[in-house]
Amino acid sequence: MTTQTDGVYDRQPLIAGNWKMNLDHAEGVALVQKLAWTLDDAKNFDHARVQVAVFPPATDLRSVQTLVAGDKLKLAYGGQDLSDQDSGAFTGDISGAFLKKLDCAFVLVGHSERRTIHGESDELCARKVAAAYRHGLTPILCVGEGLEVRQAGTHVDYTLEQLRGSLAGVSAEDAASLVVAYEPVWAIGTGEVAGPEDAQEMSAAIRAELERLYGEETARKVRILYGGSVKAANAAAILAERDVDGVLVGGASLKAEEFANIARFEDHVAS
Ligand SMILES: O=C(CO)COP(=O)(O)O
Repeated sequence: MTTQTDGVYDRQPLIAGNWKMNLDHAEGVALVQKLAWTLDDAKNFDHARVQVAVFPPATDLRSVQTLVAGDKLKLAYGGQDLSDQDSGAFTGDISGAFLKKLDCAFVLVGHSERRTIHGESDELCARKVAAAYRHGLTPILCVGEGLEVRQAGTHVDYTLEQLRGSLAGVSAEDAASLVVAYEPVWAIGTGEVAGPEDAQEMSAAIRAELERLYGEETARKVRILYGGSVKAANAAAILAERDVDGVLVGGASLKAEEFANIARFEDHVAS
């Protein structure tokens, strides 16, 4: 991340917790409460400086909304997926309109678990990104290569291809608010974390591609996150990289203390 001379970040860091299919609504409310208390107790934590967001299962969102609104918590939240359609006969799918109604700020699109388990293509992801913008949600578009691609050394080409395909039809105006999450599949839930220089290499390549697609001014505004076995112990080094503007955390976001410590990465840099 780059800071300006007055110590303000160029792009606001985003610390995002993807709960995946964990925690029912009662457990989810307890975790959000504990997370909010923990961050409040950390006297020097400034929500205006670092944005914190959680991505609970869809069945938790109404309860999270009630808690966040009722207690005026400064936490953002979003859905883990959305339909490319707005309404109709799409059993089991969730409209972006419904997420917006629950005051979601964000929605994940194209997480590798959606791409591999549910066979989501770049074309479908592009339609989901469009649906997110249609409903006033900020998409967090996930891209990243598997182990074989990484071993073949073609990870940058592969990931940029996914990026281009999943952004087909997105305007420069919309792209300015986009968030991209680089999540190498081989680092997800494996304990195997990409090195800070790997995260930087890909983030820089993604930003350069965004610049080609949308121009320099837009590319400079896009936040790029790294995801894959992020913990408090490795977050600060990854976040120190120039083009990495945040992290998308799976397992470690299920523990309030650990996730709060990731959000407080600046304290770890200082210590
Ligand atoms: O997929 C992820 C976040 O979306 C990463 O998961 P882990 O942090 O559990 O590796």
